[in-house]
Amino acid sequence: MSRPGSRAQRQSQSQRPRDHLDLGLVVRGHGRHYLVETEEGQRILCHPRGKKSDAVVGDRVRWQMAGSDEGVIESIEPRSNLLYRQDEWRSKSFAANVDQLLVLVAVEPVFSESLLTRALVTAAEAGIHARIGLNKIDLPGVALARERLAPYVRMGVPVFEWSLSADPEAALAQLRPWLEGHSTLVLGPSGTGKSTLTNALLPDAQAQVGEISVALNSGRHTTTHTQWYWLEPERRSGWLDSPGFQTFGIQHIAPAQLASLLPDFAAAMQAGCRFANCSHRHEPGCSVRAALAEGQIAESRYRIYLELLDELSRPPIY
Ligand SMILES: Nc1nc2c(ncn2[C@@H]2O[C@H](COP(=O)(O)OP(=O)(O)OP(=O)(O)O)[C@@H](O)[C@H]2O)c(=O)[nH]1
Ligand SMILES: [Zn+2]
Repeated sequence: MSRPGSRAQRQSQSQRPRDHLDLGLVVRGHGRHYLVETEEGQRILCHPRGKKSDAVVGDRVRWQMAGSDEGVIESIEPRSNLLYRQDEWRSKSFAANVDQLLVLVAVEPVFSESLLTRALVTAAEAGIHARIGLNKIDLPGVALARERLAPYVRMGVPVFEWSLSADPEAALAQLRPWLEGHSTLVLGPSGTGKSTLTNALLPDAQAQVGEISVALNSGRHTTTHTQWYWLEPERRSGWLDSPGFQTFGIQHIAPAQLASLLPDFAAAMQAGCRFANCSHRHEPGCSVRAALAEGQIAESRYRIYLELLDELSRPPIY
């Protein structure tokens, strides 16, 4: 039998039609290096065929061996969604085919409602189910944190609450049934307890990261990269950790679409604004501003809406 990368096998594989190439899952990317997991669970270092490397973690790709121990990605399967991250300058895709999003916040450090809203808007636009996890409920600021989350609870975003340091088992008991069988992206600002949570769910997480960094030769810069973990050996539930996460990129959302992605705004808009293209900024007969005046839309939410609307209305900086 020939080895996977032998000339004979390479030739026969290159003649195979695209549908017969192996299907793999991108579990980590680093520049033009990708770690692709085969259907049998083996992980192979792959490179994209062309100059462009568009694959991201979560992508299903068609690939074949192209050497004794490396592979080449021939194409990316159609995605159910694609998520972007954003720094000061640009938006860049970083994960695909995510089923659900866990936004982890904590009593301390005090979380940014603006970042929370951006995450929820992104999820709504991508058709991803989102939940909030409030950690560190053992700390005295918990009442204030709950108050800040109240508008989100009212608009139907489910909120988990736990203390990972005081009772990690209670946290896992809440979380595990929701994670079962899905791919979940966890997002949280630094210091909220994301590493603590990943380590509670996956006691060997650090070892997995180390192994993968060696395979990709990605050195110590591992913390800025999205990583796919399986929560169980049977590989049913995916856990996508994206450390060093600043903020979601929302530039692909049209300004006119924004309000409909905010559940409290969408509910208010049912009453009907006088103008069909109402921006909910200053127009008369605006049902959103009526809901704001009546306290059905929180002032913080309206302020964030205006900020995001301004951002989406500005031409992008290149
Ligand atoms: N009081 C309290 N502290 C916690 C809890 N969970 C985690 N911490 C502490 O919060 C700090 C931050 O936790 P990490 O898990 O490192 O947070 P992170 O979100 O991964 O932060 P980065 O590594 O900076 O991205 C650590 O000192 C934890 O011990 C909790 O439930 N209650
Ligand atoms: Zn309006």
